[in-house]
Amino acid sequence: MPLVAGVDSSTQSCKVVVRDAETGALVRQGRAPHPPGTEVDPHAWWEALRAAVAEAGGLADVAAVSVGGQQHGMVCLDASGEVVRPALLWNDTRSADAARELVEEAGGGETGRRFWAEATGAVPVASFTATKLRWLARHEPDNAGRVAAVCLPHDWLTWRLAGAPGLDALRTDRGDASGTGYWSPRTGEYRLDLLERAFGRRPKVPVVLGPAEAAGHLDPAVFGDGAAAGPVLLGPGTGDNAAAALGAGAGPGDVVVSIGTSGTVFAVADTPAADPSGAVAGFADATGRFLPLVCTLNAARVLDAAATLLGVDLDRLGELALSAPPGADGLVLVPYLEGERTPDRPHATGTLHGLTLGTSTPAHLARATVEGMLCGLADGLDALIAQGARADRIILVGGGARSAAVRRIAPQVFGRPVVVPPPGEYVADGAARQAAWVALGGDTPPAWSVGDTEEYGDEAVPAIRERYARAREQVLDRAA
Ligand SMILES: Nc1ncnc2c1ncn2[C@@H]1O[C@H](COP(=O)(O)OP(=O)(O)O)[C@@H](O)[C@H]1O
Ligand SMILES: O=C(CO)[C@@H](O)[C@H](O)COP(=O)(O)O
Repeated sequence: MPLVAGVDSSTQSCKVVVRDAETGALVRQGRAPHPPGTEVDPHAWWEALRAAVAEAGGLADVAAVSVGGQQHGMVCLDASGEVVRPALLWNDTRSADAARELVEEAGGGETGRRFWAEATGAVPVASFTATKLRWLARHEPDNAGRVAAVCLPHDWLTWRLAGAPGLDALRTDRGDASGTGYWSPRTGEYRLDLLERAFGRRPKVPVVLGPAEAAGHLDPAVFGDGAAAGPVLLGPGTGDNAAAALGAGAGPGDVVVSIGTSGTVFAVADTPAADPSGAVAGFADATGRFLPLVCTLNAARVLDAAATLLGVDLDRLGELALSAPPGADGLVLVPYLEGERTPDRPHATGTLHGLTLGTSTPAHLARATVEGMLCGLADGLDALIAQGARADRIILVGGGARSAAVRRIAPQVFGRPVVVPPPGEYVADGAARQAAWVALGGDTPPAWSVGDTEEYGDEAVPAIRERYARAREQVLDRAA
């Protein structure tokens, strides 16, 4: 019974699962928190990974390990392999002007957006690595001058697991490469000309591996026990959304809605997407196919913020939300607490509309919070369907899917039923499934069962989205 491990190094925490490679049965798991903020020293992820691996009982008995990680984060290394500055994460909006510049320089407006969508599958927004590199070149020229290689969070962690064996050993996969802004999912090639356009020159970038291609071996010295039963293969890893698709077993006709720090709506597709509106990012997936995806910056943490505001825990927030009527008697929260990426409003703030004496209750605010967060994702679902996604089945995952209120209210907002797999760590599971694929070989990942899903099918309440659509046009930007 070979074992494999999967890592989810996401925004808020690192999770590790150890599973049976053939059946997928869960054997052990661990987790450790990440620091807050949108700029993080990658060494903190490394320490969290080590702590989560230790809690999961170590890796000495596994055949392979893969890392799924938050997408887009800019990890810059100098010639000796040291980190140049803290990583700028996917939800750091300081490069919004850089994103705008890159579109302008490509002809601006529809022309500029179409250029990027066709060249890289996606129109640049502040999340993408290319825009962060432009920001670095403009604002920190000394740091920019020291950059010898640029990679993503999961690439860096995989490289560290290999013992950090020199910059030429950096590896990535199609899924994560597709979120950089300088790799084309359509051709499967880097666009180093676009990297140079963004940054002014061409630092080293990781080699892009195929879906089940090994990135090397775990350095036995990394965990200090040197006691591995045999060489531990390193999988290519991938971005956390591509890993979640693999973990949740998403197939043709499925749309996954993930409610974590980010809210994402994505589908596995056979052809690459190129949406010049910028709503849908035409990423690649972890199986050799494609992953058209919409991402919002405001998801589970909007629930956290409302719970803090009301002085309750998340369970109580959910109870309060379910105790108010659908539509919250007209109270609408536009949840742009971190600015927003889709729609592209990096400087926007959240807004509460429809306050009356009657709606000024904790229950109404809780309901408006859940509905507002879900409305942003419902707009994403529309955009994905407009790009050709089938949406026969909507699968709800991520930390926010643990909320009964989110599960019950989602069909009312989405206008369709949702299926919810058992609570779990689907990014780490997807990474583990990829590791099993690398260890066992074959043309497709091993067939693991997700377990029994629950279906939620409350009737649609169109008025929720109609009122939200008016409210979301009336928000203030952050005070200067
Ligand atoms: N019972 C719950 N009800 C509502 N939200 C929950 C619950 N448990 C966890 N969460 C949410 O899950 C979020 C973390 O989700 P997760 O998918 O692990 O995030 P990430 O992968 O971005 O680090 C937290 O912000 C928290 O709000
Ligand atoms: O930027 C994106 C997708 O394009 C985000 O989905 C990040 O990949 C972070 O994910 P979580 O930590 O929220 O899972």
